[in-house]
Order: sequence, then C-alpha cells, then structure tokens
Amino acid sequence: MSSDIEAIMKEKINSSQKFSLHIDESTDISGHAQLLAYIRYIDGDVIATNFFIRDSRNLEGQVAVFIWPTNRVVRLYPPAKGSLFVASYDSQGYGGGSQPRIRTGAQGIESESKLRYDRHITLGTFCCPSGTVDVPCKSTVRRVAAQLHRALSEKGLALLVNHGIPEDKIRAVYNAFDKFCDLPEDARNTYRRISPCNHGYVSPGTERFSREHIEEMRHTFNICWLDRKLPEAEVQGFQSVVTSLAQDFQKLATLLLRVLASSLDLQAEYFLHSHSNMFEEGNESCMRLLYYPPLGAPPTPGVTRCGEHADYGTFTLLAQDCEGGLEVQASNHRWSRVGHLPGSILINTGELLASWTNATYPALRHRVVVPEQPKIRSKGRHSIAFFVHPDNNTPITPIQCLMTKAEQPSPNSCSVKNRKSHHAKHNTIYTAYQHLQMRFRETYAS
Ligand SMILES: O=C(O)CCC(=O)C(=O)O
Ligand SMILES: [Fe+2]
Repeated sequence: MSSDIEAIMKEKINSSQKFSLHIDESTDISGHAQLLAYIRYIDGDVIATNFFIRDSRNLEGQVAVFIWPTNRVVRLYPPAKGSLFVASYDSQGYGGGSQPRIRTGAQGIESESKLRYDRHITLGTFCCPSGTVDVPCKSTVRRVAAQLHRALSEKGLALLVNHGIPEDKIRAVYNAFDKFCDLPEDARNTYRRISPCNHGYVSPGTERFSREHIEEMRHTFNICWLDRKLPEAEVQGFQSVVTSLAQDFQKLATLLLRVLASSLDLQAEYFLHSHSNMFEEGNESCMRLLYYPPLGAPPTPGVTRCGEHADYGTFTLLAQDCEGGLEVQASNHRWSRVGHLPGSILINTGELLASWTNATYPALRHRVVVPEQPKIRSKGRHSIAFFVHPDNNTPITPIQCLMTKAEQPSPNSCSVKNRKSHHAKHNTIYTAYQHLQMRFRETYAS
C-alpha cells in the first residue's frame, strides 16, 4: 500500500469509535492464491468498508487495488507496459454476491442499523495514463466500457481505480493552490477570472450554482491555459505541477472518450473527433482547483460549500481529499454521500453528454455540503475537477441510434428536441460553446 494511502487509512481508523479487520485468503479464477483484507470503520454517519486484494505469491511486486465489496469485484493487474489486463472475480461469487461476513470486532456497534452503507457507487476499473498505454487493447476497452455503461446509466458516476495518476502529483497541486490562497487578496485578484474568458481565479462567494440566495464559500482557479496567466512569480513551481497533472488528466480523459464510445457501440474515435483541441484555442476544457476554507461552529445559515448543480460538459474527473462533503442525487431525488475511496478518481456525467446520449447517461446533480461535525467542518477541503468539454463548434444533437424512431429529426434539421434534459424548456441546442456560455452567464450573475 502506498504510504499516503496507508496514512489516510490509519487516520480514519484512529478517529473511528470502532473498527474491524478481516483477513482471508482465496483463489482467483486462474487458481492463484489471493490475500483479502477488509477494513471497516465509522466515517461520519456511514460504515465505510475498504477492501484490499493482493496476489499472495509476490506481495512486494503487486499493486493493491481497492474495491467496495458491494460492487462487482474486478481487478486491474499491475499494468505491464503496453498492455492492460482486467481480471474478473465474478465467478468466485464475491461480486454482487452476499455481503462478506465481517462481524469481528464490529459486534458492539448497536446503532449499526441506523448507519448507511456506502454502496451507491459502481466500481470502474481503469488503466494507466502515465504508462505507455495510449490505445488499450479492444477487449479491455469493451470490458471497462460495459462497467462504465452500467455505472453511468444507473448512477451517473463511477470510481476509477488504477487510473495511473500518482497521488503525489495531486497533492503537489493542492499544496501549490494552498500557497496561492494564502496570498493577499490584491495579489490573488491579479489573476481573477474575467468573463467571457473562463481562465482565472474566483474568490469565495463570487460564483453561485445554487438558484437560492446562498453564499458558496470556496476559492477556485480555473486553468484553461497552461502557458500564461499562472501565478508562477508568486508561487514557485505552480506552473510545472499544474501542467504535469493537467496532462495526465487529459490523457486519462482521452482514454475514457474511447471507452465511452465503445460503451455506446459507437466507433472508437466518435468522441475523440469532437474533443481534439483540449487546452488549445477552440475548446473550453479546464482543470479547476478548489479549496473550501474551514468553517467555524456553529454553521452560518445561508452558507454552503458548493450549491446543487450538474456539470456543463461531457464528463468531469474529480480528485478529492479525505475531508468529505460531496453528495450526489439519485433518480429518486434523494441525496447520498459519496464515500472516500483513497486514491480513486470519480467520473461523473455532464449536461452535454446527457443531451448527446438522449439521457442514456443522465447528467449527475451534485453538491458539497458543510460537514455537520465541528471537527471536520473546521478543516479545509481540497478537490480538483477536470472538466472535459467538446470543441466549441460541436453541434450537440442526440446520437441518432440512441433515439426512438419518433424522436429522430427530419434530415437537414440541426435543432433538436431533447426529451429529458434541462433544455426541454428551450428545445434547442446549437453548439457546445453556446451552451457553456449560457451556463456561465447564470453561474456568474450576481
Ligand atoms: O469540490 C468538489 O468536490 C465538487 C466541485 C464541483 O462540483 C464543481 O466545481 O463543479
Ligand atoms: Fe460540479
């Protein structure tokens, strides 16, 4: 286990009233012995379960993979150069089967029935952007695509593990942004976002997702350019850590666009063609750094961290620290908390993907709430969102094969009736850029 993940696990276990540890061994479908470890602890108001699995033949050389036991158990083997390999343990009866019996040490938790289990996320396994794999083999793409299809169509999100973006790169960006947020207000405002350009710093309370009159307390820095208007003079090394992470995210996004096409039975390049200019002129994809400052007790009415919204583009990749607060809305409108799975990156659907796919992948509504517990509230939260947007001039019309016959537009028509999306009122989508600008006007209107 990497040292930072080990540190997080220790911290979580130490602050948990009770915890349990269950070690077991079994064999995988190829007959190799596997060491299994379940760690359960109380994290806020949920019982969190982390599942670690390792090939017990060679513990030194293996990469630990984290799996939630309520999900299908799938393992991505340590990525050999140039190849991706996913092994499924379904046939062993772990995935989707009965809950592992892990009562040891947890018997004393009387209130267990009142606690919710974090079971709402379907695991997506993933591949390695920092390695050499640009074009994974077709069978792997298909397998991951099937998982992603299920996760995005049912929940609008998935957790990606073994994605290949090193935790220390993420941490370096958190640190650089901390230093930026510590600068005097005047210095920060030198880099402020000036509409209609999306690049730049946005101070707490300026940007509002929520339609209600609620102040949203966060510092954000939207990074749309990697070569200008970055606070390198004030925070040494800012540009290099940000650029390196953005490039990894971009590589991951490119792989996912391929997987996404496969998940909808489209040609592999289908989405790549319309996302060919990320971080260049003509595309609004952006990496957003977020820092939510600590909030004292008692909670101030009318203040939140991030109001309810769906992201505007194709999809978002989100890295978050272990402070929590992110919640997602299910199709029954109920909000549930996203547990923290150390080292994972969350992918969630955006509005343009929902329009494109005729709501096969509905846009996920989400928010970041102020933690109830004073101890957690008094800590800051860091996250990094990588928003993947289509090239500006892309017309967003539902993919015909995902429409019913009755919905299919007449030939030559470029406006689109959109059954379930937020555009139902206006009925028309023109280009990705127009959609985005409309959303920015709403978000930044004071
Ligand atoms: O900070 C987070 O976890 C979420 C941020 C977010 O949803 C956004 O900026 O669109
Ligand atoms: Fe968001």
